[in-house]
Amino acid sequence: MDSHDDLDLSQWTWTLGVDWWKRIRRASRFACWGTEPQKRGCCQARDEYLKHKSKEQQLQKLKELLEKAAFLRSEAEVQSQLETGSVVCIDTVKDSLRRGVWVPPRELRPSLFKMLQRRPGVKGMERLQTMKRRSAEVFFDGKGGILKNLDAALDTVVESLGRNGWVACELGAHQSLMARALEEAKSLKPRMSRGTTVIQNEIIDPTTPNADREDRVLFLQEQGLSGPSAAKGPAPTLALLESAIIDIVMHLDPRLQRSGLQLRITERCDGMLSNYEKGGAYSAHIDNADGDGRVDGRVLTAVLYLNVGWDRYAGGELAIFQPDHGDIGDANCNGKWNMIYPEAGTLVFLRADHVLHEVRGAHAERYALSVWFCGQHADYGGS
Ligand SMILES: O=C(O)CCC(=O)C(=O)O
Ligand SMILES: [Fe+2]
Repeated sequence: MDSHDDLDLSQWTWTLGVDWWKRIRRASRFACWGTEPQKRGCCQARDEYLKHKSKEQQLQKLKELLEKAAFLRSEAEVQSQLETGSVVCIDTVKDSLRRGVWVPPRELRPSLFKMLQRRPGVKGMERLQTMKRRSAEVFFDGKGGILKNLDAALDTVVESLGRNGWVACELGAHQSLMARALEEAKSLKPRMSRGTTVIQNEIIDPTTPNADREDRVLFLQEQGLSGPSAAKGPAPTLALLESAIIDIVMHLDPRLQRSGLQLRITERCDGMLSNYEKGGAYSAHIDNADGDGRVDGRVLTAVLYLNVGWDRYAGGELAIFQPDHGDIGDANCNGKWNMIYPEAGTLVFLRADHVLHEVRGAHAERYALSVWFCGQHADYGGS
């Protein structure tokens, strides 16, 4: 690399002060999935860092960067962010800390998935819609869920993601907690707004066929409903569930890296609460069919359903298409739709960049909490 390479960690540690070092080291696995101002702040600090030639100034800038990136203010705040799950990994911070030099974020290179563009055409989709539908297995249902069977469940999730691209599990949260979460979700309904479709980081005009969704959504962090203050807010249970999902994915990460998928989770998106009113649906789509326009695009979708006492005749299933043979874009593709009822506590993981799925028209109000995770496949040039 360049002259920044000779910044040595011990000096840097000394400059930051022991306390800072301890704090940052603890937070180094975790950094806020930045809001826009935070991200801008990081970029400014990085640019400043690169501009300055004196070590002292560079270190000061690096410190500023890390403060912003890791969103560090006080020990208590970091602790509470770790506990609430409002902070997650960002590789840049990790690498900077490890090496004691500023490691710039990877460029926003266009994702290779862009080339895959796996959406079937209209005719192809009509054909796929005629394929068989069957009920999906929900793992660990009636067995205490993921929470009671953590190791086995993590293995199952990774194995199923590798083999099928998706998996449904029972979370294992107490039904009274799910009932509270549902009440909170209902109370937030007036704050929800129409869901948007994003292609290559651009919001698509909601009237185009590409944006064929009828949900209303709310982003938790954006609305101040996750993170340290969430416990005193109107939706503490949703914040807790969001952090449980994030925690599970943090545990999945090393396993996903070691698995055949060789997938590394690097960021998470803000938790999204969704509501479908009676009749609402979301037509078949891949969440991230175009790489989100960047290398660390969304790779994993987690959806937790909140509907206590869901009537199975009310529709609203999540239908996931799984090819038996061929790819969804192929003219001779065959496969099955796996139907998952949106029952409270069912947690679905699917590969955001691969898996075709849809929400079937619901005849009752339907609530879900989704979190997307970004990352890189090893063969994407990620280290
Ligand atoms: O709520 C669901 O079941 C899934 C919704 C979905 O596919 C999405 O928001 O991308
Ligand atoms: Fe989706």
